[in-house]
Amino acid sequence: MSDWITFALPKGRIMQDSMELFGRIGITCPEMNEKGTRKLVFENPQQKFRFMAVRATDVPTYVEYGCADLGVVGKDTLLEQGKDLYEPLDLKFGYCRMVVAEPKALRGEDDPSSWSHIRVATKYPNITERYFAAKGIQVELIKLYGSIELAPLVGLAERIVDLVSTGGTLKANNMVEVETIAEITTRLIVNRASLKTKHRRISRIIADLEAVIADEVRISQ
Ligand SMILES: Nc1ncnc2c1ncn2[C@@H]1O[C@H](COP(=O)(O)OP(=O)(O)OP(=O)(O)O)[C@@H](O)[C@H]1O
Ligand SMILES: O=P(O)(O)OC[C@H]1O[C@H](OP(=O)(O)OP(=O)(O)O)[C@H](O)[C@@H]1O
Repeated sequence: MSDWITFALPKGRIMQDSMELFGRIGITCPEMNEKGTRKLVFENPQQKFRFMAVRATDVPTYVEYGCADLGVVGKDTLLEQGKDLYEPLDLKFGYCRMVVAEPKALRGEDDPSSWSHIRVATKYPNITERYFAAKGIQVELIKLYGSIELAPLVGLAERIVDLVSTGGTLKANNMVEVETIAEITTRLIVNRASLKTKHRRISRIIADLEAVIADEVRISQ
């Protein structure tokens, strides 16, 4: 059986922080530093680590099917997809919030406690549906794949559910937060079979990451 460890990493904003964190526990991949490469799989043969660059929303799928032993992914994606994965660690980066937002102009006279039926545009239909169902609010969902803040500007939906970090996108589009649904950070996920078959290497990685993250939290306090 292969004793290589394969990681599924999201191509986007999480990639650099992930590799910096792995670098701190001695896991590196010089091949990934090649400028302008279109490669999707990178290897460190000395350390027997393989890294796959995939869409953020696809990370759980590669790990669930065992194509990757480990993955790095936002809690938003895990909450949305609800897959059966082991999630041993909060990596404590990629901080953002999932919020309900609406145009500033609507906010003035709007009272969220009086909502009974609303239309919401979002990349996260499952989270949105669960959130409003728990409040007894009927929601008409419009699934989008990006530029969510555009929806209220053009009358597609009055409200959105989306991620906010700096708040710059909401502000630039004259929108305000109404409610916070969840605090989001990046998580380490593990394929359940790999956890058994490659237990020694994987538990070492988890323990080393845990120690480095605990140190960082201590220093920042
Ligand atoms: N301001 C932010 N906006 C969106 N995601 C953020 C933000 N800050 C941190 N994140 C985290 O980064 C993760 C990856 O975001 P990224 O934009 O790279 O991928 P994506 O475009 O959402 O996914 P995909 O490429 O699959 O469509 C998110 O799932 C979230 O956990
Ligand atoms: O609070 P801020 O720091 O402005 O970040 C929030 C914005 O960033 C994300 O969009 P992203 O850049 O991923 O674009 P997309 O949703 O259009 O793909 C998110 O969907 C918000 O639009």
